Amino acid sequence: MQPNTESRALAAASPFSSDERNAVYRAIHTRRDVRNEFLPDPIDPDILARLLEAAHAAPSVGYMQPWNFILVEDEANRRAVHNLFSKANIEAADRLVGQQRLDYLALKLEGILKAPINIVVTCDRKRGGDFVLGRTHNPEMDLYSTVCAVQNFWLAARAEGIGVGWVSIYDDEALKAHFGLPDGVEIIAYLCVGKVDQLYQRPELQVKGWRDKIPLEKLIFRERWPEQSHVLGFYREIACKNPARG
Ligand SMILES: Cc1cc2c(cc1C)N(C[C@H](O)[C@H](O)[C@H](O)COP(=O)(O)O)c1[nH]c(=O)[nH]c(=O)c1N2
Repeated sequence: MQPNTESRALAAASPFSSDERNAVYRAIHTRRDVRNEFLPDPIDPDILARLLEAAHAAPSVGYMQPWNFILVEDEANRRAVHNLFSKANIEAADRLVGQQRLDYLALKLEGILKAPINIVVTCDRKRGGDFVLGRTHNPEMDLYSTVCAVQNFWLAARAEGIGVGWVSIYDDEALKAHFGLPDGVEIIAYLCVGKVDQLYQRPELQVKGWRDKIPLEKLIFRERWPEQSHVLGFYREIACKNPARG
């Protein structure tokens, strides 16, 4: 907190070179959720360490760093999680009827057994103690911080040729009990992680006709939420110039 230390701690914030920028945008736009494309090969421990360091570099409310990462490789352990997924997946399907139910059931929505490693990303809601800067009025900010860690992991994984699939189809209490989580620790993400040599060029759910991409210009408002929904041409030109947009 000393002013001198603070100025010495600063470094130049020059823009990246165009190659570096392109690499960042390439990771962002070609990152995919992976379900079925995992190769069985183990992940190089150095790569896994880099991915976890990337996750641990995420922003967090009041610098709380509320995350933990449970590495799950044991097949029996993954099979138990897969059973929880299967139960929840049928429950989800049973909320749909007719063709929509069949379309849902035709989707592959996890790679729990195919991926060589699964990672449970948790949020320890008590980590910061009684006062966490930035969280007083919005206590859920620790959960959002942990999501930032997941996204860092996912993008870094894309750059390393590692696929990541986020699975959220499970009974939360059952999964918490399975991993023995103490009170106050929540599961934020269950990730399937492994090498890939192919990825969908566009989101698989889009390719398979489950849901379309929403044009960016429909999502940008000016100054306030509009009373009537309307489309601004604000970013259309920029969006068209970016060939990475799917
Ligand atoms: C919080 C959360 C939870 C889930 C997901 C994502 C996120 C952010 N996604 C992946 C999701 O379907 C995917 O991100 C979108 O379809 C967009 O595709 P790409 O990620 O661009 O490939 C996901 N996918 C899946 O097959 N099973 C799942 O249970 C989930 N759960």
